[in-house]
Amino acid sequence: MIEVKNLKKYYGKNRGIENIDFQIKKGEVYGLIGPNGAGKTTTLRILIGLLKQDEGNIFFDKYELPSDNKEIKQKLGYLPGEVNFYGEMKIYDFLQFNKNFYINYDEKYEKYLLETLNIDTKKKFKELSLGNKKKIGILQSVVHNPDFLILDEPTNGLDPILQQKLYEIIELQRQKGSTILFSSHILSEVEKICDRVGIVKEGNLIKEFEIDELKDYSIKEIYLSNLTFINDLNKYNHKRIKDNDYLFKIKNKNLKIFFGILSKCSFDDIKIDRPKLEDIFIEYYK
Ligand SMILES: Nc1ncnc2c1ncn2[C@@H]1O[C@H](COP(=O)(O)OP(=O)(O)OP(=O)(O)O)[C@@H](O)[C@H]1O
Repeated sequence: MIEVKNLKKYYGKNRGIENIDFQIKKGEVYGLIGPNGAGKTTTLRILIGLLKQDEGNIFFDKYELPSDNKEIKQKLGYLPGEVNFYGEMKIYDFLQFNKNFYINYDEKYEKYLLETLNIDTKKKFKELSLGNKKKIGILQSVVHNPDFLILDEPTNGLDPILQQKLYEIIELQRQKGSTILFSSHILSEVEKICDRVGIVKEGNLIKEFEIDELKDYSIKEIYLSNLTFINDLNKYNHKRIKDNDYLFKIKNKNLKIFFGILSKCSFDDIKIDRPKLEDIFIEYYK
């Protein structure tokens, strides 16, 4: 369990975060989403002990930050937005070095990750491409089977195959019982791997959603071409695209009545789009 209560952090006079509050259960994947500058990275950096909060409490199970930093570090995995280790070190040497930090270092899992991620251990870190650096970061963040896994924009710079592998590793960690927190802009990935999301805006956590609830909450976009528009349709959110072509945005709960009205109209064609998460989030970002 990760519990964050009324977290506040200022950089001098600049607002980092104002009030961030959430709880993540064991085995749950929680996504922090928000526009640039909202305060996601600040929140994650406080949680990994890199920054100290001005106010608020953080608990990792029975341990509290910052006082139990040492105990928490053993149980924590972190993948930063930009992975940077010692440039001159060969990956093989880096893995030996990293092993020394963790009581629960899992050599079998290391082997699995090296194979799955196709990592060349003979290269120096500075010789790797961005995506290959990230692979080392992914391995390093999970190889000690952390109880808590924190990922900052994890798929940034990854090709689709590697993204898929990362999703599989996150799923594996979830099955092992890790509590997982990550930040993201990519709503399709949030939808795919999160159980819950928190929306951060201007330093505040303004809304939480269960992913399933979010889907119910969504609207359908309905395009109708050559529609004979009748008055009853006026009360629904609509836009005239051109001539007699219309786009309606209908909440799921109103669909039945809407189609009832539509049955009295004539039209040439209908297209119904899946709800777009972007539209929902943009409402909150505004
Ligand atoms: N070292 C710093 N000194 C001063 N202000 C900072 C510093 N780091 C972050 N900030 C400010 O804190 C606020 C939150 O930034 P943060 O990087 O946490 O946002 P974010 O949601 O992670 O955005 P992004 O997705 O762009 O990384 C921003 O207004 C930013 O300008």
